[in-house]
Amino acid sequence: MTAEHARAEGDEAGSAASVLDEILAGVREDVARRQEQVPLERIRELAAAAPPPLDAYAALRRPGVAVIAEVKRSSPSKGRLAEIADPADLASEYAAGGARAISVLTEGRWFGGSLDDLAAVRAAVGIPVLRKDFVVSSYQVHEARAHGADLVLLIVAALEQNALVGLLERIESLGMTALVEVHTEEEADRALEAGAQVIGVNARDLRTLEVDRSVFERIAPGLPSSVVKIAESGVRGPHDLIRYASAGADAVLVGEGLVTQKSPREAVAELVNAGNHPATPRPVR
Ligand SMILES: O=P(O)(O)OC[C@@H](O)[C@@H](O)c1c[nH]c2ccccc12
Repeated sequence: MTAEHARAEGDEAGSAASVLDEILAGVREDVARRQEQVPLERIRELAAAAPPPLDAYAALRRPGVAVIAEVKRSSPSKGRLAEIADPADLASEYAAGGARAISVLTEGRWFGGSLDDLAAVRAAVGIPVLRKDFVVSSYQVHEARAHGADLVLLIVAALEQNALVGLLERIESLGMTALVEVHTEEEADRALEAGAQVIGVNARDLRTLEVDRSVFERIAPGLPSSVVKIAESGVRGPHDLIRYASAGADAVLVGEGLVTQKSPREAVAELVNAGNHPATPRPVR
């Protein structure tokens, strides 16, 4: 059963815990279990010993609309999306198609990902790699670095402001870039207040899983030009990329629209070509 079905059959609107709350509860359990196996001091050492991170901010600021291609097996809204036997191979195909960065879901229960996927992708490509997870503790930030991440997702809706600020500083102190995800104007204000340089506007509401592509158009114009603006979710093909670019997107983050394609490499290349086309609007800086 998918989360959407569970919710449809569940309590009346408002009384049930949101999907995000359910995911976060599982994530906290999983982090506690991993930390028993590999203590914080050890994961810190592994993070310090990893090859230095790549400059994701610079990569995403280069001309043309950047495509961040995601390794995504499952989602809470749709269940299984794709059998991805070899995440490293998929990431190599994405890179060959012109992806500017790779996003790797590392959450296991709902998205079918793992830190092994992250490490495998890191070893396979020479472009920035994002740890896409529900990061709520600095342990997870060190884990990300230890497995080769250059970027770490922070979801504003999942974090109190002081936790957001602390995790963002931790990410930057390890030389990585934080991708701070928002879904409302209030969350965007909190992201800016925390000092986010890279902001992702998720068209999907993580509490209800509904997708509304107009959210980016509402929020992006209020972000300063120094901030890298990423449109997340709902990109089915070049027309959605062009729509997001017209609203000021520096980059799009695409999962389902790529993993379900026969040739993920060609699907990325089509998006990249649309993003480089002279008629596609450029962000004004
Ligand atoms: O599969 P899509 O609609 O292209 O979406 C990709 C990405 O935006 C989505 O996976 C995502 C955005 N923010 C997240 C936070 C956690 C987990 C997943 C996500």
